[in-house]
Amino acid sequence: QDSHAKLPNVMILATGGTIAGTGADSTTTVGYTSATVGVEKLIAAVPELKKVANVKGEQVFQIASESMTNDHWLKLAKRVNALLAQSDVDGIVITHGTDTIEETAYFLDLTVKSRKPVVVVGAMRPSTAISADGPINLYNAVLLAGSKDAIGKGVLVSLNDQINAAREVTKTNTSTTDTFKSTELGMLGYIQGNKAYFYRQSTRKNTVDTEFDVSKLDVLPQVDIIYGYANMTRAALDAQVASGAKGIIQAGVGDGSIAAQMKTPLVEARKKGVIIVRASRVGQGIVARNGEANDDELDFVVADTLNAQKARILLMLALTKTSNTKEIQRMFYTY
Ligand SMILES: NC(=O)CC[C@H](N)C(=O)O
Repeated sequence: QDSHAKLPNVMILATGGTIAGTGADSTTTVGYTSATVGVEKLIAAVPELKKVANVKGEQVFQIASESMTNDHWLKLAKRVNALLAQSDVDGIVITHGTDTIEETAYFLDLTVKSRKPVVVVGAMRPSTAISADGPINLYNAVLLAGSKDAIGKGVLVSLNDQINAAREVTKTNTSTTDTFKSTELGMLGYIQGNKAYFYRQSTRKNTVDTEFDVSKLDVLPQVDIIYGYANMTRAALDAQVASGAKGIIQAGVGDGSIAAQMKTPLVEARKKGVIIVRASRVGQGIVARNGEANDDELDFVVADTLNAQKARILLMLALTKTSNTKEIQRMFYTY
């Protein structure tokens, strides 16, 4: 493939998902198989990519993203950092299943050590479907990763012509193509007419401005999530603590409230050294420190506006640096 001096060099790292999925026929939009099409075929399906970047592909994994693990994240972050350190790489696109795209994006947002654009992209319809969204999403992602305007914006998630920040974006619908939203905090911009338009930026630190470094890590601390509901029991919490959890995220009801019967088990877990973070199952809003629980007295941490799955990521990385709850709370107000 010729490389054009004026075009940016964008590396596509493929990990699987629906964007690389195939179905029985063109009307199969559920019940297809994820992660079957290789990166070279994904690139070949969108010849328009050549107009906006010199693209190269690398197949890093070939999985459905519900099977993403800490191990995959460490490998991916190290590969992204190695590539972005090269002067001949201007930006990276990661093709990914949509189920955990927000988690991988936030993990990279906290661990990539470069201001060069990193765009995580997926699709809701498999590559074989009528009006598959993969090709346009991939085209937009490559355009974005090669765009000067995307430099220093942190890790981005782009589908459906919209640009979202890794920290805020979440999957809001099981199956529609407009599923990714930053809810109340708002998207960063759009991609339209072969151009990325940015309107806002997160005030939270990311990439080169974080204190996290995974370059020498092979494993992350075990952090698990318990879900709040009426008539909640301590069974899941106790099992997680017994299995070695160093941190627990409570995706509590409302403002991260703690059910009466859960206070003693959580206090017992904390006394064993487990870090307790109060998040919310609601999906929007701040979990107020010393609001629904006396966090100062209980020595708990609040997740601020992070959803439980992202709070889990920040707590894992925080625990690689400290187990001091004041420090961990500072991190939840910083990232
Ligand atoms: N739309 C999708 O990408 C979902 C497919 C699959 N469950 C995954 O996340 O990889």
